Amino acid sequence: MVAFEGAGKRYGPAGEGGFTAVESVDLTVGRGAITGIIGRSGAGKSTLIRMVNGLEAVTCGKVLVDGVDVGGLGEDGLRSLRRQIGMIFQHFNLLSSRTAFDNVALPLEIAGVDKKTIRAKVGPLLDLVGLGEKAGSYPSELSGGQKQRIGIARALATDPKLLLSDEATSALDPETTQSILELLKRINAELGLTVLLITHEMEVVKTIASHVAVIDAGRIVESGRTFDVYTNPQHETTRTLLASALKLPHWLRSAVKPQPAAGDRVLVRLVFFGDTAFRPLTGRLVTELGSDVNILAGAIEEISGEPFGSLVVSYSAEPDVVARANRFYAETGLVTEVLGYVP
Ligand SMILES: Nc1ncnc2c1ncn2[C@@H]1O[C@H](COP(=O)(O)OP(=O)(O)OP(=O)(O)O)[C@@H](O)[C@H]1O
Repeated sequence: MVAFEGAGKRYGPAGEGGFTAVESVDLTVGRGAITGIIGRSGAGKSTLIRMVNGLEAVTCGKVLVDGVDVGGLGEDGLRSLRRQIGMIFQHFNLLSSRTAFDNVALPLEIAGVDKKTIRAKVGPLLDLVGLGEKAGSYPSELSGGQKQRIGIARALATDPKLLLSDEATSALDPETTQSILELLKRINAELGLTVLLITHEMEVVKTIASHVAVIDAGRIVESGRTFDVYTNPQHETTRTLLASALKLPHWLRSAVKPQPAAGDRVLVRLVFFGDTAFRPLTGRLVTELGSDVNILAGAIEEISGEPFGSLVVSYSAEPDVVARANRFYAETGLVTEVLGYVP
């Protein structure tokens, strides 16, 4: 549906004085899927997503939407492309002087749709997002979650085939975030709408995205099925994002250090899924190490209906113990991740 082909964006002049925000991105966004792009602040997420609907012009490579090169479109072409691509924003971007109904109607008015058709279209959209009762309310009379629902209804007004979500839940509390993510999931399933979202929160990706790409300093450093990336992260940036999403007890989180001091223990996340979920590996780890293993945290989670378990353990950081552990992981195929060191 969307293909980035060596796509990049440089702000300002070429050479000195300019800044490369996105560099040579190759990425495919599958039709009908929910794909997440995750990265830290300033990684280039907003720039990347805005390249899809031409809000930012690429300065190298191409972005193709359904095979059409966005960079090659003129004014008219861009206008028609934007009717096929809805977008929602962190701060909702509703017009405060317009009611919920009139905000949703706006893209249709701009497209020159007649009043009768607009009336027939907006009511069901407000119902779809659960706000049929709020048609006459102004944004100032709505909660954050309700404003985002209006934003979603407005984004759907022109029957787009692609929805871009720019940190749509970042300004919302966790419960409201969940309800908005549920709504996006439902819209994706019911309308077959392709969703491309950017976020700095792994929890968002884990909750709704079947595929994920991790962006760091303008480059995609890792991408794939969310389950694979989450259970077996390959890049340091992904690991850091995951570690901050891991529900470690507070005392443990504050004790973790990146480098060991004398006598420290290594803190490791063991991931169990597929074959390894059914074998008694934790008991064997203790035997193999010949050293005590502390179990400090654990959880069973699910991504796209696939369950996996995480167990956070610590053991001596002595080189021979660590070597025995690594040998055991290699032999058994157990996926592990070193989270740091604890006293
Ligand atoms: N118009 C601009 N001119 C110059 N530099 C820009 C411009 N817009 C963004 N940048 C720079 O490009 C980099 C990427 O910005 P971008 O907004 O895409 O990142 P982001 O991952 O979305 O970050 P955040 O989550 O903080 O919004 C940043 O270093 C930013 O300062």
